Amino acid sequence: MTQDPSVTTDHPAPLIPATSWAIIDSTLREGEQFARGNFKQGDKIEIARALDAFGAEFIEVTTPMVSAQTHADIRRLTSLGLKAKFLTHVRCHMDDVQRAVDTGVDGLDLLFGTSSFLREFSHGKNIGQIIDSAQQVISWIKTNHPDLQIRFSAEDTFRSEEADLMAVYRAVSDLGVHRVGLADTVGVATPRQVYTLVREVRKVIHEGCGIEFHGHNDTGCAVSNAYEAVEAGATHIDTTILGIGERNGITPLGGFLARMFTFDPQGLIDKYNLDLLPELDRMIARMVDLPIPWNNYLTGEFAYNHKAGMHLKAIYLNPGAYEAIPPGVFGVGRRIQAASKVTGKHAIAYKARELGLHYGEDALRRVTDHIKALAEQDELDDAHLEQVLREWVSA
Ligand SMILES: CC(=O)SCCNC(=O)CCNC(=O)[C@H](O)C(C)(C)COP(=O)(O)OP(=O)(O)OC[C@H]1O[C@@H](n2cnc3c(N)ncnc32)[C@H](O)[C@@H]1OP(=O)(O)O
Ligand SMILES: O=C(O)CCC(=O)C(=O)O
Ligand SMILES: [Mg+2]
Repeated sequence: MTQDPSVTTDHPAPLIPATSWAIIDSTLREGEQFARGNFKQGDKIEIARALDAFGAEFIEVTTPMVSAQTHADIRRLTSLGLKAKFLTHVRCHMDDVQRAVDTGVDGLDLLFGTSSFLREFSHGKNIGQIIDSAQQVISWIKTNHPDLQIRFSAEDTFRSEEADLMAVYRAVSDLGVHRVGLADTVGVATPRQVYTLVREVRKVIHEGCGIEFHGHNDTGCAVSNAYEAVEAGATHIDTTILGIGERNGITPLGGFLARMFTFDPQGLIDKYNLDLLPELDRMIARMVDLPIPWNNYLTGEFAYNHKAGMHLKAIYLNPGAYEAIPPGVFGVGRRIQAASKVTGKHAIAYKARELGLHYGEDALRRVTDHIKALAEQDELDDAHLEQVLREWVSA
C-alpha cells in the first residue's frame, strides 16, 4: 500500500472509519449506461482487473438479460479469479434472476422502482405487487442459491412515498436480503434528505442488513449525498470511475475517496492502492474517448495547481497550508505556477534559489514587479521565467 510521510494519521479516532463502508464500483454497469460507455469483453476485463488491483471490494456488472454477449462477458469476468466480488444488477423478475444465477457472480442486485413516476411509466406495478414479486424472487434465490448475496433497491427512492418505502424495506429485510438500496435515480436528493432517510430505513431493517446508496449527480450533490449516507450509517456506496453513468453520471470513485480521505486517511491507505487512481481515470478517459476534466477531483490537470503569491509563500513552507489531501498519496504531483501576474516575491525568490541565483531584497522586489508586468501581457513559461531571472540577477 502507498505510504506518504506527509499524511497526517494522528487522528485519535477517525470521524468516519474507512472500515465502516465499502465501495461497489458500477463502472461495468452504470458506466455502460453512459453515453460513451460501450465496453467490449477486453475492456471489461481490463476494467475489472484494474478495480481489483485498486482494492475495490465489489464490482457491479450489467444484467445478463442485455444479450448473449453480455452473459458470456459476465461469465468470463467471474472466471478471472479476482478478489473483488461480482454483483449483477437485475430486475426483480424470475426470468432475469434465473438467467443471472449461472454467471458465477457472488450476488444479485435486485431493483424495483417505487416512485409514482416509475410505477406508472416504467413497470405498472403497485406497492403490494412489488412486495409480492420481491417475496417470490428472494425466496427462490434463498432456497436455490443460498450462497448468493441479495440486495433489494427501491429505484427512485427519493421521489417515493416514505410509507411505501418503509413497507418495502421492512418486507425485504424480513425476507433476509443482505442489503437494501437507496437510489437517488434522478439526482434530486439533498444531503439532509439522504441523511434523514438512511436513518429512517435503519430503524425498519434488521441489524445485520447493510444499506447501499446510489446517487446521481444532476444537481451536483452526488459526492455530498454519498458522504451523508455513510454518516447516517450506510455501509456500501456505488461509484463509477470518473463518475460515468446515465446523463451526467453518479458519485465518482475519486471524488468519494477524496471526501472520505479527510476523515480517515490511514484507513483509506490501508484499504486501497490509492496511487492507482490516476491510472483508473486515464483508462476510462481513453475508453470513452474524453479528456479527464481539468478540475477533476485529485487527478484533474489543475487539481493541484498553485498560483497566487499568498498561496505560494505558504505552499513552499508547508503544502498542507493549501492542500487538504497530499497529492502524492494518490499518485499525482503538484504544479507551482510562479510566473503569473498574481505571483509574489517569495515564490520568485524560491524559483531563483532553485536556479542557484540569489537576489537581495530590493532586487527581488524589482524582478518580481517586472515579472508581474510581463505576465499582464502574457503568462511566462518556465524557460522565459528562467531567462528573466538570470538576466536580472546581475542587472
Ligand atoms: C435507473 C437504472 O439505471 S435501472 C437499470 C437500467 N438497466 C437496464 O435497463 C439494463 C439494460 N436493459 C436492457 O437490456 C433491456 O431494457 C432489458 C433486457 C432489461 C429489457 O428489455 P425489453 O424486454 O426489450 O423491455 P424494455 O427495456 O423496452 O422495457 C423495460 C421492461 O422492464 C420492465 N421493468 C422495469 N423495471 C422492472 C423491475 N424492477 N422489475 C421487473 N420488470 C421491470 C418494464 O415493465 C418493461 O417490461 P414490459 O415491456 O413487460 O412492460
Ligand atoms: O439499483 C440501484 O440501486 C440503482 C439503480 C440505478 O442506477 C438508479 O436508480 O439510478
Ligand atoms: Mg443509476
